[in-house]
Amino acid sequence: MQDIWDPSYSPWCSLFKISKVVVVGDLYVGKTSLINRFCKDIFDRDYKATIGVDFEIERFEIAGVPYNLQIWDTAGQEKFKCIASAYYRGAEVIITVFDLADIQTLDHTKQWLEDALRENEPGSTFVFLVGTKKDLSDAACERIELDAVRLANEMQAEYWSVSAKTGENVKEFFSRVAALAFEQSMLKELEKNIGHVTQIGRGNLIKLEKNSLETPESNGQASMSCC
Ligand SMILES: Nc1nc2c(ncn2[C@@H]2O[C@H](COP(=O)(O)OP(=O)(O)OP(=O)(O)O)[C@@H](O)[C@H]2O)c(=O)[nH]1
Repeated sequence: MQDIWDPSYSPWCSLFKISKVVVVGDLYVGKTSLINRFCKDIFDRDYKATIGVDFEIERFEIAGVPYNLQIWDTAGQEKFKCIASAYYRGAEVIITVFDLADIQTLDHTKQWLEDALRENEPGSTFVFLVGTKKDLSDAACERIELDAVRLANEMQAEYWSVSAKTGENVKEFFSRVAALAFEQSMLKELEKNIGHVTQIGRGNLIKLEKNSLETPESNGQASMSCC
């Protein structure tokens, strides 16, 4: 039995049925809130710092095959960084988060990404740059967004802006994350079995519909269909 809290644990051993997602960024940018909005459909206006790391597992079903995203929430506080960084390894997706109302947090994303990439094989991860607190958006935020789009290009990351408070773009964002991660897992599995596979898409193979936000009874289940 694998110990999920063992930092050396890599979900690759479960074939493509689970993908590891690591969320990094400065303290207070809204990492926990983003995850909580997606996984539990809740928003808490009070700040509770993450101590070290935490994770959520979000279940999906793709053509009858169970598929999970294991989403790691890491602490932004400097004093917890060495604990959190032990969990960067084996990530298929790295989500670098900044606060749209705080340019400094955008400036720091390069360093967060560098630290997370160092623990992973080159070219093995999808990278996202995510601006949070879109609901607080004003003219200054729009200027920051221009810088963010430029930076995302440099990082070879996909850029998204979201609000955990209103839920804007949150479901769409994680649907994109799941689609890319699942597609990547399938490719890896095919490569392993038949030796060589060329690129067959960039997240456009899978259309994902998540229904857990509407029905608490669904226990985080969502469905995907291949197209
Ligand atoms: N208005 C608004 N506030 C938000 C949003 N997302 C998060 N917040 C608030 O920002 C504060 C920090 O959010 P957290 O999610 O705890 O931040 P974090 O990045 O996880 O912080 P650490 O755990 O210390 O790394 C909290 O008071 C949240 O309520 C948002 O989309 N809009």
